[in-house]
Amino acid sequence: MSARRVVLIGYGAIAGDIAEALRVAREPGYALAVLLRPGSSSAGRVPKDMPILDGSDAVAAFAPDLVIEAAGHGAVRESVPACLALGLPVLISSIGALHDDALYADLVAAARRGGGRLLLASGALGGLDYVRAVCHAKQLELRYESRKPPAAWAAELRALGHDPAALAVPVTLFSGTAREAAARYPQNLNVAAALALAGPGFEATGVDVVCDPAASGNTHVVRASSEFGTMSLEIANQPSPTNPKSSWIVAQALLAAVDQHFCPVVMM
Ligand SMILES: NC(=O)C1=CN([C@@H]2O[C@H](COP(=O)(O)OP(=O)(O)OC[C@H]3O[C@@H](n4cnc5c(N)ncnc54)[C@H](OP(=O)(O)O)[C@@H]3O)[C@@H](O)[C@H]2O)C=CC1
Ligand SMILES: O=C([O-])CC(=O)C(=O)O
Repeated sequence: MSARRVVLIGYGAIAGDIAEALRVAREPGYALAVLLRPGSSSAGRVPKDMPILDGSDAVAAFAPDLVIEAAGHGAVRESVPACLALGLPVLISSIGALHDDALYADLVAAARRGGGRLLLASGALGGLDYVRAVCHAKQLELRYESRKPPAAWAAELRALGHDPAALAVPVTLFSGTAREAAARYPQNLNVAAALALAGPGFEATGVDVVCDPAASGNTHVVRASSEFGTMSLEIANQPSPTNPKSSWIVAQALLAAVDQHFCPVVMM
């Protein structure tokens, strides 16, 4: 069997961890390339033996078996439609970009046209299987809370007049719908979008965003109730050592999705 060919979009905290793991994977192994935007400051971090691609023609020439986006909402808008139109499966982490209905429709249309497939990662969250199972419940109520330490919200806290290093009590940054949360916080609320898409949609998924100096990591709480029962889930993730906004586990979740993608046995 020949090596599996994977294109990573972006080369930051998450993509770097993925590349590190795939580069040492056992037979048949992985051949990796990285798609970056022109003039990207990340180019210097990409290992010398990994080609840097500059657009969809270069992606097509590399002929990947899978594309993985770990770059942000902009990359979903700029690069993912062309990959789908090329007929490629594209695993995205920046699911919050799909709060934009027009972009979502464009991605679906590109996938249908080209034969590609948009794969949504569970990322920092769990329990999406349960939420998918209850998504048609008549009495479904779904609420998500993100609670992260000040390091994850430094710029936002400063904009509100708080000193992140001196925050003594929790600050609720937002309460509202998953659509608004995903739009307002592109780097921190992708999991809210994943939950909304697994469940009752962007308007019917409630979200609270709290910055808490006592938070035990990047914590995520999901509560669902319906005629089928209740679910309560709490995850306390270690922040990524290189980006405190992102949980360290996200790359592992994407790697698990890569395994599923190439495995003849799939857990649904
Ligand atoms: N679903 C989930 O659970 C989670 C999803 N995420 C998503 O993953 C993204 C990446 O997270 P993380 O690795 O921590 O972020 P980093 O900031 O560490 O890295 C982002 C990388 O993406 C590149 N990039 C940014 N914009 C583009 C673009 N338009 N096209 C190509 N490359 C681009 C950056 O390069 P440059 O040097 O050019 O800026 C950089 O290499 C987040 O922005 C978020 O959307 C994050 C955490 C959890
Ligand atoms: O990594 C996390 O804890 C969640 C996150 O940033 C996101 O959903 O975008």
